[in-house]
Amino acid sequence: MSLNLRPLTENDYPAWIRTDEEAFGNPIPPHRRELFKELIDFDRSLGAFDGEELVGATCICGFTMTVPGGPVLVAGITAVAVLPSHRRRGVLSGLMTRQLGALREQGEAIAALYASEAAIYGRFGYGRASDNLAFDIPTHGSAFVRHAPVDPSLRLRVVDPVAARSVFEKVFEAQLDSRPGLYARTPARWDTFLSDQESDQGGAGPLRAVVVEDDEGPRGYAIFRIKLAFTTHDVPDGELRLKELVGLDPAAYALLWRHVLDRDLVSRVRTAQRPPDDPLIHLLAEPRHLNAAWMDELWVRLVDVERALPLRRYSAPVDVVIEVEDTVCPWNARRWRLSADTRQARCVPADDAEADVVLPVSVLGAAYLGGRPLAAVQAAGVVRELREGAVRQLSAAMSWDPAPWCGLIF
Ligand SMILES: CC(=O)SCCNC(=O)CCNC(=O)[C@H](O)C(C)(C)COP(=O)(O)OP(=O)(O)OC[C@H]1O[C@@H](n2cnc3c(N)ncnc32)[C@H](O)[C@@H]1OP(=O)(O)O
Repeated sequence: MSLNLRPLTENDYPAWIRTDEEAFGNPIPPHRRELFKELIDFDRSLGAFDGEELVGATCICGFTMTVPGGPVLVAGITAVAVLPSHRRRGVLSGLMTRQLGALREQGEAIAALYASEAAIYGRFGYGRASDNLAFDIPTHGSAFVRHAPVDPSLRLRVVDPVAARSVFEKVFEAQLDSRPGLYARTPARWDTFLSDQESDQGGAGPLRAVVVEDDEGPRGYAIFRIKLAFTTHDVPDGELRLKELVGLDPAAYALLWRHVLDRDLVSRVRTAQRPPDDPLIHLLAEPRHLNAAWMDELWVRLVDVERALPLRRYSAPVDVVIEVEDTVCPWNARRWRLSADTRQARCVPADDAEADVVLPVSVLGAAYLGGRPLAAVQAAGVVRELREGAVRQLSAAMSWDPAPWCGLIF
């Protein structure tokens, strides 16, 4: 099969929709089609054509993402799809390789994505950089610990989720730099986030929201749906599906959770996207009732190791020579000396030096946001240590508190 790879244009949009819908086996509702156009950088999206037919595509949405130390530009890779008639013939491999080369030429140092399946992207140098927790909490098991914070100056207000958008934006922006993995939301991103007002989401109703505030202004919000239900004996058995909950301080955070856990007629609270170090773990007197499930979230790719490593800050001083293995982006495959204190970092070629650590580029991507200690990766045999103590030193320097977490699929 001979493939022609080229950027997508507006004219390719109907063909792109067909490819995406066929690959995912899922229709894109008309309003979502329009919104999606606003989210992606069309000129950086890539299509694979078999003759005239679009058979594969990968799109990019650029944004700033918080990494340890502050915000950096990241290429968000999204809507990767190959037509079922053309799967497992190397279309994705061609697209990924071309895309990474183009990103480097565009000066991008870092790419990130959410994977539909965890097995897909490691071969292209992406590493699992953050995790999600899903909770399924029976409200009867949701009592808080006795010292849970309470602030009498806080008030709770029921709001319309569309009308309260500017409040959400203000609160969200105030916490944006608090955690690696969070990314700045454009107006189009907020449009999309608040767009699913349909009441047919698995029988749940439309979006609802509450805000907590004091005399100074808003301090948090929760956005959710409620699926009302009763048992055969008419006992209330509703389910609250939490979409997002942000609290700017412990008391606001605790009040929001107390609210969603105490809604009348609700017997369960479910949510699929919470951080792996969610403070709720420490608020519940019986955290077993979280019924937590764990899965991969962001996958990070260092497109350009030399530029990416100094863009973040480090938790401890480090001076190591890292031999990076990278068959997809050969410009990364060499020895690099990373030297950093807690304020600044340098990364320079060091081909004449002895390597202290040898690792695949995916491991650096996984550790980049600070949530992947290297000892376990070393124990799995994926990282090799050639100077005693070098892995521990690199791991301590790259670790970051709080844990990375993104929270919103892009
Ligand atoms: C960021 C995102 O958008 S995530 C969304 C990804 N898209 C989807 O899940 C939609 C449905 N699936 C698809 O469109 C396609 O099957 C894709 C994009 C996952 C794979 O595209 P293909 O063109 O079939 O991949 P390609 O043929 O290049 O495969 C490259 C390698 O990856 C492997 N691979 C591809 N898909 C998968 C998978 N889902 N699970 C495990 N391995 C996979 C192939 O076996 C192949 O391995 P090899 O090099 O050892 O032979």
